[in-house]
Amino acid sequence: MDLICPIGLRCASEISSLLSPPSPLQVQDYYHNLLSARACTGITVKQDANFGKGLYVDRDFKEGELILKDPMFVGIQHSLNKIDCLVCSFCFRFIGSIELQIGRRLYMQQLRANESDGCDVGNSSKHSHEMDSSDEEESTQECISGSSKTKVPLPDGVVESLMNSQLVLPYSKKFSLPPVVPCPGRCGEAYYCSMSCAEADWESSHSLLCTGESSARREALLKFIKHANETNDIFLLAAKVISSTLLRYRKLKSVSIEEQVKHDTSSFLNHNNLSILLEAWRPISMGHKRRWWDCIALPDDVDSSDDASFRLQIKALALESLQLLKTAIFDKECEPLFSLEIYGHIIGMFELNNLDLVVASPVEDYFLYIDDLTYPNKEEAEKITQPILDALGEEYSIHCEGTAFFPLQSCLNHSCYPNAKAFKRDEDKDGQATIIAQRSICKGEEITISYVDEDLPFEERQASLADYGFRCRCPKCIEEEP
Ligand SMILES: C[S@@+](CC[C@H](N)C(=O)[O-])C[C@H]1O[C@@H](n2cnc3c(N)ncnc32)[C@H](O)[C@@H]1O
Repeated sequence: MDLICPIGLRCASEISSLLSPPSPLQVQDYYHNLLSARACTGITVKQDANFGKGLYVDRDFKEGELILKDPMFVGIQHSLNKIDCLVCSFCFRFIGSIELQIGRRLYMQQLRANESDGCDVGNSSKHSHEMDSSDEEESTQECISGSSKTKVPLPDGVVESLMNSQLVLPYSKKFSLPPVVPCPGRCGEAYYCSMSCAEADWESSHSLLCTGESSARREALLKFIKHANETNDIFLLAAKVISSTLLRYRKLKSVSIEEQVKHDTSSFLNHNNLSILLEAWRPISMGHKRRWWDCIALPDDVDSSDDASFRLQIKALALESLQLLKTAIFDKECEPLFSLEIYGHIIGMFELNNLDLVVASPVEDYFLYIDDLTYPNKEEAEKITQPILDALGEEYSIHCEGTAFFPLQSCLNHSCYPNAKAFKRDEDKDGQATIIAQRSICKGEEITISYVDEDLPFEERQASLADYGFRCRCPKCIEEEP
């Protein structure tokens, strides 16, 4: 089977320009501007012949100190996780109220149980960073524990009262959350914590991906989304990358035309479509990437003799998804973005980078607070909260989980003796990546994190890192190499 993508043949030279690595000067300028725009001090991005880009400190950091907070460039909440957590579709902060979070989760679980009449852990994602085999086991067990054997249903009407704010839980006001702002396109899929997040998402990608009634693309988009939810929700993230690039392209192009008209000169005629597209693509050009079907790790249950056919299947799946996306949002001026080569590289970028999105649930904090109360307040509160805990079961609180592209975190190289870690503190309530010094770091040192469990023996660490497509050459590995 040969998978031909006609756009790939037609736009070969544009695609090669998009995929050629940015020059050192472009890299330096891009990160200098990014760090200045974020008023992020104390760190720089440098390139090295062995490891590519890396983040360095230009002042000393103490153990436990915050090194940086990195807002994502694009991100998605996993499809299955949407059942458990209602979060802002732009910044991924929990929204509504503690009552709404709990009521909605119980309601969705009940719906799911009724619909599937049994266990269906779904296959929304086979992406290696999203759900490894142990997670899948947990999910299955959660589903088993989701049966009426371990969860005690609430009396009729309680779930509705939680969802429509008629039932107010004791002390829940101490855990107030931002209000729920629906998508302006009324798709019923995206919700926000504020109008500014709604507008920012609309401008960055949602205006092209919204499935609201008034969207001309609705049917085609729904088909694309259904396919992604049934196969791999990483395609939704790739669609966001393409949409955001398209929208940036249109904005840059209109600025360029305005300039031409204003100055009435030909000096801007050099701004042809390709140079504008390259500019719009710049943030993505910075990410380390390879084709998805070349870099995805062979799953444990696939024999190495089936390697080639596995990779062909992955490529065919990507083509299927791309064709659905193309039907929905194709733009002739940005045709190269709709080639399989570009689509494969975007997904490969997520495969190769360490890009989990996690936001802790306020529901956990709420129940811990109740548990810490003293007599008689605790006993009073628990008369109401205990039945709710019994209905939620052991996994009473689930974090928001997804995948994202963090422009600075994705520059962090791995070390098996890292000096920093991605770690959310109590105050980190949104989807930004947070990097903390794990020990003191001296001015000039490279910041490194561990992509895997650094306490594993040498060979196991190398095997885990093979999933990220490289053999580790950190000082600890060089020393331990047999
Ligand atoms: C998330 S990226 C880190 C940023 C990357 N250096 C860049 O230029 O964009 C991960 C890639 O960096 C390289 N890398 C990171 N840590 C490494 C290490 N300890 N040994 C060898 N290569 C490493 C590998 O090519 C890996 O696939």
